[in-house]
Amino acid sequence: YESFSYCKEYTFPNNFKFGVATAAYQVEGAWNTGGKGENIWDHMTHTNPSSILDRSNGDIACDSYHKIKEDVRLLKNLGVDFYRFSISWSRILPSGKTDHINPDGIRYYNELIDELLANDIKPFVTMHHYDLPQPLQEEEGGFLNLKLADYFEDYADVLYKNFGDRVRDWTTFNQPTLICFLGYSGEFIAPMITRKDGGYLCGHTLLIAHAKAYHLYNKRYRASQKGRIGIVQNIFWFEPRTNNIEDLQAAEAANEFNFGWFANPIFSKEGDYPQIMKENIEYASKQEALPKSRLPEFTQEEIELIKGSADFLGVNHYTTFYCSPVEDKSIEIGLFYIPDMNTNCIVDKTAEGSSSSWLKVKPTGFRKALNWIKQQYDNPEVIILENGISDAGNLLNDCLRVNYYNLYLTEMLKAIHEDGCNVSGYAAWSFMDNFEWRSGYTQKFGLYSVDFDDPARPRTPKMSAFVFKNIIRERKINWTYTPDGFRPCERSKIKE
Ligand SMILES: O=S(=O)(O)CCCN1CCN(CCO[C@@H]2O[C@H](CO)[C@@H](O)[C@H](O)[C@H]2O)CC1
Repeated sequence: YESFSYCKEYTFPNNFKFGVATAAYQVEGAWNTGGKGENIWDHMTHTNPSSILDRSNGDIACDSYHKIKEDVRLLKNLGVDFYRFSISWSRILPSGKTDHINPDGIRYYNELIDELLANDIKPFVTMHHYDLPQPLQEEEGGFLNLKLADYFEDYADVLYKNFGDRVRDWTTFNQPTLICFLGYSGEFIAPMITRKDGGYLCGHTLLIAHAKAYHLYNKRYRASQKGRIGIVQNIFWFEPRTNNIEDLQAAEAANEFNFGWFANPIFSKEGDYPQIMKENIEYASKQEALPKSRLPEFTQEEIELIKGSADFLGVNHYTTFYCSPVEDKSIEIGLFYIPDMNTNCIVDKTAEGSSSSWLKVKPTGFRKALNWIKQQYDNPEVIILENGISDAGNLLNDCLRVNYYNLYLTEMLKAIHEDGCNVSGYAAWSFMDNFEWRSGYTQKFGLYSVDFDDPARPRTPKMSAFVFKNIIRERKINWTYTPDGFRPCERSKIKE
């Protein structure tokens, strides 16, 4: 796939849907308004402000909680078919449990959903996007505790009951690999627990929680609401650093541990965790003379419950990493260094990059990742629910982002038209600049710029907003398009 054949003009399939994406904690603000409960990001940013690069938090963020009409107007202007947002569990269930359903939470999301539908935009809802209610973490141990699967099922029931008559597109969890690997096995995101088995215990709970929410929908809601349930996995594409067999094996292990961890139990024919995960973790656990593997085991009944428990596969993609075996001490430890998967993956430092050290512009990785998914899981329906790039901010003439979208969408169109990948939709990350987790407001991913120094949080369209709007309207990539008032972009330095 190395060639960049721009000669062929690909258009988007007729029924292909476009959207933009955000997440509750990153845009809503109103962190304690209207009876909302505290979540783990409220707690972490308030009790440990130095955990955030600029010591900021999501107390106000983009203040989207107070800007429903304004934001839906901007979405309408972009011409999107759907808006992917997440619901704050703590705004609906302040304690995390159904002892108290917060009426203002129901009101807020009803208003947002109704305003979207009044403007012919489909709500595409993520139930959990990193923002677990703090009491569930503090009193129950968070996702380390299998009981969270029952609390999640109860939460999903409240969502289906209150919004399912108008919301037809649901995803349960956003990026379970990162929730678990970065939150429970590494100090990257809240709750910043570091246990060698933390990620695996978390993953076990999430898969059972997801399956419970899926089967609840089948039992009680699907017949009347006729919607669909998915899950969102982030695929960093992992390449071998060189073509020697050890690197090839390291890259394959990384793809299985990063993506297969949650995709295999749900989308593969055999179900259950990927074989390589079970073997590697069993071996590593034996090396440490542990009584049993750090990776929990599903019963046959659980394997059957989880297998096939999704109607589509939500995929987030940003960039590509290059992998070698852990033993190869010639390279520094990368962001993805998972001893159990015996691989160490780094970015290509020579590639065009962004303000996020982990994000390099490697478009062909997107096409390869989509082909790997097609081949691994028998070409499931894929909806891209995040893709985008950050810059240091306040860049209205954002050529890095314009080039990134043109390059990545071109590779996605090749995967669709040349490779037969079953991709039915695409959402850009992100609708607007927002709270970028531990990087605070130092990394901006938005098509719209947000002025966080202005209490009104004004939104200003960047050039990429006009380019994305034009792609939706023309249904093809137009490298020559330059919106009024902006300087033309030089084609990206990426070889063509
Ligand atoms: O910062 S550190 O280097 O110490 C640790 C890495 C933090 N990761 C980086 C990768 N990012 C990608 C997928 O995460 C997605 O991508 C977007 C951009 O990150 C987020 O805004 C979305 O919420 C998330 O769904 C998740 C957070």
